[in-house]
Amino acid sequence: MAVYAIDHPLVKHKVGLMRSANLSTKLFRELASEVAELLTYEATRGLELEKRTIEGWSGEPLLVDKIKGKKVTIVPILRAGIGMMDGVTNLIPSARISVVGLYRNEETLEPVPYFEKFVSQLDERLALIIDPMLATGGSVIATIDMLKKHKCREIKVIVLVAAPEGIKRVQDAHPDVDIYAASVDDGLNEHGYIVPGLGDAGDKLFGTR
Ligand SMILES: O=P(O)(O)OC[C@H]1O[C@H](OP(=O)(O)OP(=O)(O)O)[C@H](O)[C@@H]1O
Ligand SMILES: O=c1cc[nH]c(=O)[nH]1
Ligand SMILES: [Mg+2]
Repeated sequence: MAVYAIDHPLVKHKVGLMRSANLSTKLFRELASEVAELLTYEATRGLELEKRTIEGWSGEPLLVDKIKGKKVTIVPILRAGIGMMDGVTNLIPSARISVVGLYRNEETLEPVPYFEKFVSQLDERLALIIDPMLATGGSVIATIDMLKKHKCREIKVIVLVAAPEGIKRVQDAHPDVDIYAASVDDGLNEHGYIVPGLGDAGDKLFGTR
């Protein structure tokens, strides 16, 4: 497994903007989606291509590249994962959506599951889990556990900001899963929040602050 901290200037710039204390809900949402789109570009780099022949503009047959019939499911973790959906579906419009509902118990920091709805044929699909924050890693681990229980074998995780301790936990529990992050931050504070982080991403995206 690998951790890809995406150091593209556009990603770094946009994550920097997201860290501001006085950002509107509108801007936070727009940036979450834009960064998710850029991360998806990186996370799909390994998709296999095949050749097919089309009629080119001149009327001559032309050999072009085509993505090899890969089935994909995007897996937003409620709530905050929804804030990355538009960016990901902009690049993979035909992907099916599986939804996992988890919230973090504020005392124990353990994930509490409350919803799951998976698409069919998970054994044939690449699953892209999306959530802005990978803090202790508990929510991502629980989601990977659910996907594997449904026979999903190819899983990648796309997050905006990750804490090193959460990354380690996910790596230890699921060494076969790659993680794509716009930033790997310093660590967790005493409340389990990522520092410097983004604050409470769910609240910022949904305006429940
Ligand atoms: O890595 P972890 O320690 O599990 O923490 C990260 C989780 O916490 C946040 O969700 P939250 O529980 O606040 O739910 P919300 O998206 O509904 O706000 C965040 O969006 C992740 O899902
Ligand atoms: O820093 C964090 C940790 C968990 N959930 C968030 O929204 N932010
Ligand atoms: Mg939240």
